[in-house]
Amino acid sequence: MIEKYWNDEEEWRGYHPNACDEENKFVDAAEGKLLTVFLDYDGTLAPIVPEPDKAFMSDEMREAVRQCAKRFPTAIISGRSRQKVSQFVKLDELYYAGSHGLDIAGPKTTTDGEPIEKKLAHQPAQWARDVMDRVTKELIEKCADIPGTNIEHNMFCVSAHYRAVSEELRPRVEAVVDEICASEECLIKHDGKMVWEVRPRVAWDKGKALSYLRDALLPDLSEKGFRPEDVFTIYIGDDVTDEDAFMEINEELGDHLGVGLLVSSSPKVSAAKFSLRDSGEVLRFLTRLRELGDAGTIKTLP
Ligand SMILES: O=P(O)(O)OC[C@H]1O[C@H](O[C@H]2O[C@H](CO)[C@@H](O)[C@H](O)[C@H]2O)[C@H](O)[C@@H](O)[C@@H]1O
Repeated sequence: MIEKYWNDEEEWRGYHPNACDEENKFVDAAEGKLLTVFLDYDGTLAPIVPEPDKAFMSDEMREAVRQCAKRFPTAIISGRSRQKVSQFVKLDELYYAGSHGLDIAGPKTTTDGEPIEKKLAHQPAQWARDVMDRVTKELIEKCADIPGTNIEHNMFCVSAHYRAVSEELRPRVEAVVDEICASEECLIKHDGKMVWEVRPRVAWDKGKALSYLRDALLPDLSEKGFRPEDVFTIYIGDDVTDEDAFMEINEELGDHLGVGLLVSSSPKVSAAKFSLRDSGEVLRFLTRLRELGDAGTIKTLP
């Protein structure tokens, strides 16, 4: 485990410069390259709210993402099911990876709204569909007497939310999740913001999904004249599961080909090179990307 490595917030921001306040540092890294933009949903495009079904994204944010996708290949990578996150985002021109990357699909349309025939699709844990149905049923039954628990079926992952559960009852939710994960070797427990998650035990995460999508994009970008070294990948996310994507960028690409941006209002151990305070700053940053693209500072799709 990585230890805390800062004394105060200012020192932390020295390690993770704010990409809005210190835009020049971001521009130094990305200048002259085409971006590929990967975005988490909850806590990044939409603020965290008590009820998962009400985590709506603002129209302003939707427009910023739409404008981003016109200029740079853009994907959403979320812990939600792909269907649910695409219903929140409502943009058919994006790539989506739901269930923490276990359910990937290419855009339904071009950025001009033309239908796309050749569809990209990848589900590395397809065997787990029925298992996750069973896990959902079991979690609902076993948590029925724990007031406030909310079980969310995310296709290849099941979330047991405990945000609305009283503090003294929260260990019971975790015990149910532990019991289920212990009963089948193919299952593994993960955590998130006030949520325990049951996932299939596979060597796949948001980082692997990012690499899969980046590799899938490169041939098309090559046809448009962009070599792999002309492409700069960014991933913006706020949660522990987003760290896999930050690490993938650090390990597979390196600072000259990509960076992670952590959304956090307070210092946190993170593999992200940059930071943004909240979804309001994510909006500001995406708007700046559009402006930097239009000014030619960073390259855009033809
Ligand atoms: O990868 P993400 O897109 O960030 O999804 C991660 C989880 O997000 C959702 O839960 C979180 O946000 C909720 C709405 O703000 C909040 O109520 C909850 O406490 C958070 O954990 C989503 O409901 C989960 O299924 C996702 O796995």
